[in-house]
Amino acid sequence: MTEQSLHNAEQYMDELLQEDPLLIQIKQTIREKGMPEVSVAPGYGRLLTMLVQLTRAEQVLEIGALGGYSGVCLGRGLPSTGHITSLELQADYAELARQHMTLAGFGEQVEYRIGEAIHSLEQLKQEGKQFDFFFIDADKGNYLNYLEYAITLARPGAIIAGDNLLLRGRTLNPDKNGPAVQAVREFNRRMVTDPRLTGTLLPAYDGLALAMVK
Ligand SMILES: C[S@@+](CC[C@H](N)C(=O)[O-])C[C@H]1O[C@@H](n2cnc3c(N)ncnc32)[C@H](O)[C@@H]1O
Repeated sequence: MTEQSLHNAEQYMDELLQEDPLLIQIKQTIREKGMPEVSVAPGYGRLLTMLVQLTRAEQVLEIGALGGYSGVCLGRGLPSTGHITSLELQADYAELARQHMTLAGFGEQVEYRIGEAIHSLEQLKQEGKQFDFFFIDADKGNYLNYLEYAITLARPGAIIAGDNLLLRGRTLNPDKNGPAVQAVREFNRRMVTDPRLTGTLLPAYDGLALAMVK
């Protein structure tokens, strides 16, 4: 497919998927506040909801909250007893995400840990926490570290999803070799070859890596 036809396919899917008013509002608030417009793609948001529901996940760990778009998608797949731990560097982003999670009815089911995700992950490990579902969507240079922590914190059968594995084409471009690109290439390789995982890569939008922990 050409770049134009890929764009058309995504536009077609987005029109069919029809984001609901809350998801539209989240994106609008992010825009109005001048925050980065990098919420998960609508089709993958829907996939997150499906996967959480399908796997009957109870404990979800999100790395990178932004304005709560993916948080709402994850929450929609959870049972009322389920819980999301969300790691976010910026306190104001986490606060906005919390507001949106509250509007969605998940305010009591989410906990935000502010600061470098790597520190929060070490803390979660020390606390002996375990999770059924991971959504990795923060600074790309740390993706390998996040993957190792996810495997350590995973219950058997847990799902790990990692967003933006194509880095808007940089992953495929041999002239691009910065630290984030190299980290994501190695992350992708491990997601599909690490013997502790069964994984695959979905190339739509900016790419989503998916793996199950054996
Ligand atoms: C792509 S956005 C997350 C989008 C969100 N998952 C969604 O789909 O709605 C990445 C987020 O990761 C956060 N972030 C970046 N570096 C981080 C770090 N070192 N530790 C924790 N969060 C970080 C950013 O502040 C930003 O909110």
